[in-house]
Amino acid sequence: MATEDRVLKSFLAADDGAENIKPADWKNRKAVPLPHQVAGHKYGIHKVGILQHDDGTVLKQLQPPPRGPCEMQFYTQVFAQDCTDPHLLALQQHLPKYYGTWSTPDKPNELYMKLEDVAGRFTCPCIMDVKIGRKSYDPFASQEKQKEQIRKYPLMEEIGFLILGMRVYHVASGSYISHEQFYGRSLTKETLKTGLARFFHNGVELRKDAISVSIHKIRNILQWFERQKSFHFYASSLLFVYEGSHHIGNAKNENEALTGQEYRQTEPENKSNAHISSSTLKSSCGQVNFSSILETIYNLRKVNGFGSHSLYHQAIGMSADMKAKANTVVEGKSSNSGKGENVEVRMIDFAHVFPSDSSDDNYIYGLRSLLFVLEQILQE
Ligand SMILES: Nc1ncnc2c1ncn2[C@@H]1O[C@H](COP(=O)(O)OP(=O)(O)OP(=O)(O)O)[C@@H](O)[C@H]1O
Ligand SMILES: O=P(O)(O)O[C@@H]1[C@H](O)[C@H](O)[C@@H](OP(=O)(O)O)[C@H](OP(=O)(O)O)[C@H]1O
Repeated sequence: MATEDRVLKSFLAADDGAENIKPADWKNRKAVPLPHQVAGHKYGIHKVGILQHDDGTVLKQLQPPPRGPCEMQFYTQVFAQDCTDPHLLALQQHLPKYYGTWSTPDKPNELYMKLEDVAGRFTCPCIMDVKIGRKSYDPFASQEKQKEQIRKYPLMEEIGFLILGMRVYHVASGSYISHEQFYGRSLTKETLKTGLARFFHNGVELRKDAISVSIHKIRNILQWFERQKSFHFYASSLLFVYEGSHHIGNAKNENEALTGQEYRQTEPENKSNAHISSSTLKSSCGQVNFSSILETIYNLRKVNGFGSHSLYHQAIGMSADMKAKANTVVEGKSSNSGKGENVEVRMIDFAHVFPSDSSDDNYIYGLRSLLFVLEQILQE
């Protein structure tokens, strides 16, 4: 049985004991495990996971408290209809749209957040999830959790970001190459640039157009962070998507591309992660007030400052130096080709967002460092 089928079957079995549902019946279901998920908790492996509703939206199940309620509170606040806070209004464009909560009639307490599918409008979406920041644990994490997160990627402190997963459409073979979390963790300062560049290489050429637009979008996010002091984001990600079917010359045809077999490259470690193949499943508040929980957390915590670091300074300096050059490329591309529409960079995963009264240096460091590496890739 293909992995996709196994994951679906295990999801359905956990859901209603329907072990004997035939694959043909699955498409009649309202929601199935998100076919193009590249990282995070997955159905069939973890207790919670991400689904795709048959209207094309993404359903993210609330994680156990405090994570799930924290994330829902954040989305609710940013997308509140009566929101007048200019920072929050400006933030909306950088997040998937939030459509409130969702649940099934038989399990009304099992809440999902209904979100825009950032990859939904793409034909052959190339997707990458990058965790941002030097610390991938929040100030309330236990010693054990801190150690575990540091153990997974000790370089995070210096590099400031971590590739959690990606899939890239290769035009010549008409298939997706995927990398799971061990790929990002295997990257060192020496191999980081090549490792990140892989996301933008379609097997035939480096998609500099997609890199340019991504840089432009990250700069806009950075600008937002430089202006706000209300939140600190830990273990949050940027989700990158670009259209892989651009220059699809060598692929046999688009339909084949959509259903193309997916390959996985050898990973340094091989854990039992689900590998979900590409799918043709494409599309087209309830309110719980957790502010008081967050306020309590806020009052209890005292966020430590983040020390300076060589890469940080290097990144700031280089980023400024390269800004003029890269700007030219971005503006040149987007002004006449409209390729910005074929690229998305959105912030996701807000299970560890905290109110604050200082700038989020942890996240800003990560963004600058990521920009620095992307600018280097573009210059070469
Ligand atoms: N709005 C979205 N549109 C498209 N894909 C999404 C969206 N939200 C999440 N995903 C997919 O699901 C993956 C995991 O998302 P997310 O980080 O929110 O989950 P998580 O389980 O909280 O992750 P983690 O285990 O790292 O905390 C992403 O890498 C992406 O592939
Ligand atoms: O990449 P992996 O190996 O799957 O590691 C997980 C990843 O770092 C998640 O971001 C983290 O959830 P949070 O970001 O919410 O902390 C999770 O913590 P958990 O084990 O405590 O769920 C880790 O296990």
